[in-house]
Amino acid sequence: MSPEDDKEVLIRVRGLRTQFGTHVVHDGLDLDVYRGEVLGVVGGSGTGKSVLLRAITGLERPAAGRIEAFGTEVLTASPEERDRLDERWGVMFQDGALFSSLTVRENVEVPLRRIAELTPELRRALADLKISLVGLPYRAGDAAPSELSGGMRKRAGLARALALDPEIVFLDEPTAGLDPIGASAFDELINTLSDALGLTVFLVTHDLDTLYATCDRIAVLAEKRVLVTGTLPEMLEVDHPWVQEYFTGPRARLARDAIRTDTNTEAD
Ligand SMILES: Nc1ncnc2c1ncn2[C@@H]1O[C@H](COP(=O)(O)OP(=O)(O)OP(=O)(O)O)[C@@H](O)[C@H]1O
Repeated sequence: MSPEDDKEVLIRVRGLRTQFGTHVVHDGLDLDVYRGEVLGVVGGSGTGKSVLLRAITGLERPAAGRIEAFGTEVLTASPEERDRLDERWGVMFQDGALFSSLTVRENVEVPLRRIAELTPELRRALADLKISLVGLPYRAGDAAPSELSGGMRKRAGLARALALDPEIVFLDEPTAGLDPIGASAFDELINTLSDALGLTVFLVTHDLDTLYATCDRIAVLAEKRVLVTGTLPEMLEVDHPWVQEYFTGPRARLARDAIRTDTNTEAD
């Protein structure tokens, strides 16, 4: 029995094919996402990490294949099933994708409007709770997205993704464009949410520091499919040029050493 056998699969992708015109992005892609894990999805530029995220969450129509989320077939879901899926996952896009004409609190309230029983006061209180959960100051709720720093906007996007207490969040490049301090603070936030809430995280990233700091497992996209999945130590053993270069190149060594130094310092 492999260690994966006793894990609950939240998302199961089989034989996925996506294409734009004649440009095939994925072909025969298989992937499982397990409950409670932080899964890092990596791959060279243009290998289809964001398209995969959009396909799983029903925002991109694949040419073929099956995508199952919480036991529901995403591609053939009825509008009611689709609504239920939207309540069980949250998506944070690269730039936060906030509505610029709404305050941060109003942005976080958008998904909460799906729940008809919520009074405006309760909706506001729940939004404020999510705003503080992601480490934003209380006053940020009244701000327009444009008044926030990039890092704060990303946190606001995460607060909105968490509005309905999802079981899984999809994060597209959450640390892209952040300075190193902001990026490591965001890594810590991912760890806190995953530990405290048992949240499953599907994390598209190029950021090696984030991989080392947060991920339980990695999925590498190459050759139009998930080439390999495994833990970081397992990645170091994979005999593939891109995987070798990515995980054992100079930047990877720096990231690995930085984490080791952190761990040793904590242990002192
Ligand atoms: N709406 C679209 N129309 C046409 N082509 C698209 C569309 N969306 C994505 N693509 C193409 O699909 C391929 C995969 O794109 P995707 O954004 O998923 O890559 P990625 O792995 O996330 O890249 P990066 O790491 O650079 O963000 C790219 O070649 C991209 O140009």
